[in-house]
Amino acid sequence: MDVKEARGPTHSSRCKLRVKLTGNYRTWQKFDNVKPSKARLITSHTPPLLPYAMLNTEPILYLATSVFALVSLSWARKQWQNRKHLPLPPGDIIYARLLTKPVLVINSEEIARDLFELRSTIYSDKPQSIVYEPFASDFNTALLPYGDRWRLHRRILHQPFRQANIPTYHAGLLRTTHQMLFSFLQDPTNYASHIQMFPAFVMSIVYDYQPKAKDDYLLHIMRRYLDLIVVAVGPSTLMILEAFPFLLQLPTWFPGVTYKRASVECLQAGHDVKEIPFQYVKERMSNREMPACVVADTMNSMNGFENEVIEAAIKEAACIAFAGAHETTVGTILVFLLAMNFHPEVQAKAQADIDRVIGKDRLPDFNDRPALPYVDAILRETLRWNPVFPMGIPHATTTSDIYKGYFIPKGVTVIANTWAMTHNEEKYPNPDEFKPERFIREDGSLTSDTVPSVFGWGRRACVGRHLGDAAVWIAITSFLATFSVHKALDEHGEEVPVVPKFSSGIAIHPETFPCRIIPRFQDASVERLMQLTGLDSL
Ligand code: HEM
Repeated sequence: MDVKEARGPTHSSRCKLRVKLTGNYRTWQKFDNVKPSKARLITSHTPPLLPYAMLNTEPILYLATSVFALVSLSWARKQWQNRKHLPLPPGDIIYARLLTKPVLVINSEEIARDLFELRSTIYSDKPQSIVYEPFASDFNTALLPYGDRWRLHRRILHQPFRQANIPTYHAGLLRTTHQMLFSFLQDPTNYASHIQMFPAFVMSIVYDYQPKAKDDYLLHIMRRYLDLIVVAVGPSTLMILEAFPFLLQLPTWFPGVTYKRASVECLQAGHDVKEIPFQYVKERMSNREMPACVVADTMNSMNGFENEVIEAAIKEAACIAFAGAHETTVGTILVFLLAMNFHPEVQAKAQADIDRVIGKDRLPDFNDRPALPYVDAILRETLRWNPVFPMGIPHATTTSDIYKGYFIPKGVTVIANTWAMTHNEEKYPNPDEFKPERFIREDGSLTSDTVPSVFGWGRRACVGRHLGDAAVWIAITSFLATFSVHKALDEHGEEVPVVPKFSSGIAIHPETFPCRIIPRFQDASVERLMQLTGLDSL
């Protein structure tokens, strides 16, 4: 990656422009550090010369003025067209080139807010890639270009996942969380695969479908799609295929073209993930079973039965909701476990709070949240310490822009460097340390910092953030109430040191690490957990 830190504006590079403005009464205006609004105003609002000429009876003066105005205008236009000569932004913005692709990396929350939120019409697009279609990623909401198809997806997802609607999912979230607790009790060493089951709660929200604890057919289809694309659409494959697109044209029998075979599998899995769970709901609807889920509600409210475009968007958005929830909730819970493994004092403090507020005779529920600020601080610190998307999901510009005098080209990939923002030393001193206290005020209440940057920016910010927040909160609070995680012990009873390793890719999570998950509820028996959760053993 050829990274150039761009220089700040120099006197000579500033655009100095003298342009005649509108009307009979004309003034000369000079402007430095051209602002796009002003520049556009001048090029597009300068009126035609004829009305001015008609007012002016002196032909020579008219001719001279016209020639001068034309020259000025053409120079102004040239400057506007040659804006690439303006300097690229320094410091908090880095301009880089990824092979042939220009990339702008934003390291500051303030600039991210200025661009993604205050100029959202320019910064809400997503970079497109020729590999999306062959790897069944062309229907992923998070990658769709800023346009009607994305708007339709967003409309479908916004309604069910808006903050006010989240309490309707509390019961399902509690059930899935309690099932996970049973799995931890019965088979603690396989903790990572139990956490992988947790996003099953989305299946019930989206398809009114309760996956079986083991070998569930629909869950297998969803997970297979994710597993395939995560491996196939890795950054290295993406870069190589984009640089040498002819590689995609090679036949599958050609030696070494594993990506072609991966593409065939991805396309099949992409078809299945859209169609099979959707048809499950549709069949139930045609049997007049009235499933209560996002797909059925949207089909009814948007008249999806009569419109192919809407039906396709519902299929796509539904399975992408599962995909969006899967990597993120699993990753965040794994980061939490890793943090608790390293910081027994944080775990003990949170457990003391939970015991004081909830006692030992019941499990946490969502009503307990306001009384447990320290647990919320742990959740925020988990999201901050190792964000699931350390570099967000890239955006792109729809038009060129000038920000604080710096030129930002059209079509450039714009990366919000979440890692830099959540590890900003000024905002989070000793950022590599896991310290939930940074979110707690002196009076014990939570600060106003909810670490929103981890959920992305502007119009493309995560549509499932309120659900994700509720899901991870109940998962970690229930875990802390019933279990503790400790370092694993070797045959001599010595603690096994953990060296954290993370998966690679756009979304990252800790790889499985050795640990002991020990029940801390009375009796530590399946029967007692049945009493506490109200569930049958699985
Ligand atoms: C801890 C949990 C989660 C985190 C940290 C997270 C993070 C993110 C981030 C960083 C983005 C990219 C935003 C951008 O482009 O600026 C995103 C987009 C998205 N997320 Fe999440 N997410 C979480 C949970 C969920 C859940 C539960 C769902 C499903 C209901 C979901 C569905 C989506 C979708 C559909 C998008 C694409 C939005 C768009 O491009 O318009 N996410 N998420």
